[in-house]
Amino acid sequence: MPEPSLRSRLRAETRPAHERLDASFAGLAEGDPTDYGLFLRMNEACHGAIEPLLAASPLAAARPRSAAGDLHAAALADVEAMRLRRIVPAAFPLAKPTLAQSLGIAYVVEGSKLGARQILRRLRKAADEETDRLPVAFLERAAGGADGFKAFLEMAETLVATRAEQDVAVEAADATFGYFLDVVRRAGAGDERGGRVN
Ligand SMILES: C=CC1=C(C)/C(=C/C2=NC(=C\c3[nH]c(/C=C4\NC(=O)C(C)=C4C=C)c(C)c3CCC(=O)O)/C(CCC(=O)O)=C2C)NC1=O
Repeated sequence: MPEPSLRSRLRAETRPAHERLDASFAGLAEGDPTDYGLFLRMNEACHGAIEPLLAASPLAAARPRSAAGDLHAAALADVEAMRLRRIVPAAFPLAKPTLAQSLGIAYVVEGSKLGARQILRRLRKAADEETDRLPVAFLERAAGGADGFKAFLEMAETLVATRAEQDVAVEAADATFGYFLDVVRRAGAGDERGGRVN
């Protein structure tokens, strides 16, 4: 039996966490402003925590162009445009990720760009008065990087040579999904208005 690829393991073994996260945003593609605001706040908080950590990781040296890009700035611009309250996240669980851990974290960030591309397409299709008012700096920036997913995965396969390193990468990816979920939970009960400041 050939060894399963890193990609197939990442996808299969993070599926439960990915589905839980997805289920937190049932109305997102229809442009529900509460779900959309939560999505932006989650991304602002998570990318704010993850980008500096990946930039300082061994992955930044292996791949000069940052794997994460500057999604944080775009998410922050949208959160401010909607006058939403920022979520104060916990510390990211992997403070100094190894190369294999960095690849697992970056898998979630890079894959989320595919999600962003899909959400942006559906918002544009919905194109009504409500969705037309939503700020889309984050979605546009993220969707613009979606084509890099395949190249990222190919690079990741070459950098993760052993089954044990695969285990480490998969665990880090799952922890990253867990972090996004934790941030969503922190956004909080009793926050039905999507965290609007006023
Ligand atoms: C939150 C709602 C939420 C939505 C609305 C959502 C939608 C989609 N995510 C997709 C793919 C992936 N998404 C992620 C991670 C996150 N996606 C995100 O949007 C956030 C926020 C993520 C991580 C935090 C990853 C690692 C993959 C690659 C999986 C693989 O290895 O194939 C696709 C497929 C798109 C296509 O194939 O063109 C769709 C439609 N996913 C969500 O969690």
